[in-house]
Amino acid sequence: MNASSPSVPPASASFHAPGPLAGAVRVPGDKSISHRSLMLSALAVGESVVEGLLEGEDVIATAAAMRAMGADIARGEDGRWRIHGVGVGGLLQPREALDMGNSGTSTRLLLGLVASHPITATFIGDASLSKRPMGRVTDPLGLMGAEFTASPGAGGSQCLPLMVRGICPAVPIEYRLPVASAQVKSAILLAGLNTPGETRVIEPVPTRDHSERMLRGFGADLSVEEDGQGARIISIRGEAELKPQAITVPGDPSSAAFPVVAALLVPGSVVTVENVGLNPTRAGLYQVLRAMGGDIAFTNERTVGGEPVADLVVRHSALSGIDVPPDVVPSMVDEFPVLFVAAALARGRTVMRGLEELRVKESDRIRVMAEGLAAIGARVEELEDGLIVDGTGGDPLAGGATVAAHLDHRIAMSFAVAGLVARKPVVIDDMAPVATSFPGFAAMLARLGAEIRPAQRD
Ligand SMILES: O=C(O)C1=C[C@@H](OP(=O)(O)O)[C@@H](O)[C@H](O)C1
Ligand SMILES: C=C(OP(=O)(O)O)C(=O)O
Repeated sequence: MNASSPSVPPASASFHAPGPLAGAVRVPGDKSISHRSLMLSALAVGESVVEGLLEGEDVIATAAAMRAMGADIARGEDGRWRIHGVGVGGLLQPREALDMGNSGTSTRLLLGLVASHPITATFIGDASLSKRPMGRVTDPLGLMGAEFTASPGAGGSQCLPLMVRGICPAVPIEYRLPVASAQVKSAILLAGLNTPGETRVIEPVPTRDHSERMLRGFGADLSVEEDGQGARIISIRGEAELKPQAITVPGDPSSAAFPVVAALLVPGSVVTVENVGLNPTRAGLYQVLRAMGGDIAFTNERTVGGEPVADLVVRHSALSGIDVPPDVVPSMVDEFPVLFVAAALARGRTVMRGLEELRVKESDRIRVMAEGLAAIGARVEELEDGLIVDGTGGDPLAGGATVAAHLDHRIAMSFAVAGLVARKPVVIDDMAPVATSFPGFAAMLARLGAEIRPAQRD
């Protein structure tokens, strides 16, 4: 570690591996589960306690919004969060606009919650979030009776700032998801919580199921059926009373992806990443890396907070390119940027398709990764729905370029990993977005033996 403290990485920096990475680390709590823990606790009657909450900016935005709508949320000195909820139907009118920062999950899920309450709220966010499409949630929530005034975005999409006027009682709907999105599914289920009758979501392609698991855990009347053709039909009966819970949040597999890929790529590395959530709807990356020849052992398998968890022991491996099956995409949708980096070092070609959704994340992750990887010497071909990468067979990348993070934490962290296996520095122009999901990222890599160098300024 040079000049600056690892816990506060410089705004612009490059990451280096002077030798093998070694040691055992933990990653912060799962972001999806952390958001839902706060939202559902804020709707329960009584005190919920959450341990292992991700204290990243996205989750803090959710906490602030739930406070603004009446919940009492406090972090104890023991690191546990205590939440006193207002009860389903009890959300209060926020006095000011709800600032969602960079967080798509906070925005879309909270739009669902507000939609079936008799309150009006305005949602605002940063430059990245303000470009992301909200029509995917305002369409179904509009069918339930909520009204929206959105800002116009590219191609006629509905964007932030956005005002929602909720309605109570809302109208239950049956809705078939046009995109594979856990955020859209969750927004409708959360609106359904305070809607009389049964609200149904049909999901042709399964996506992360934390909302279903947690809603049930809090006592909601929710059932899941299969339709025989692979679709899941999720039904929630509204006007439930949620019971407060004690929740332990497992480590985030999307954050663990970075030390895991780093260990696979840096020669001689042996790294343990402890306490990683391995819900099957989230764990696609680990299957894919193993299929590429990655030596990843799952040890100490157990259940934490109702989710499967293991410690991952990862050894440097010679990876081979594969065709990644498109049906695995929803179970690793946030992990593609770092998989692109792994593919850039593999032997042969890796083909990744079915990734259209990556274009509407915090940045256009296909375009931004293709440009950055090409700038540091990787051979990539951008497709409308994916990326083809011809890897080096384990040789380091050239490096020697500055890449732009575009307000996207996963882009910044992916290029940090790429820098560990490049001959010349890979400078990331802005590491600040990492604080949205992984505030201790630089410190974690430093503990494993990486060096973080502040970028030279002219
Ligand atoms: O529901 C969630 O917690 C999330 C769902 C995914 O988004 P989509 O539903 O838009 O795919 C994912 O990319 C995001 O990081 C978190
Ligand atoms: C897409 C992501 O998050 P969100 O949609 O919540 O901004 C992510 O964390 O990669």
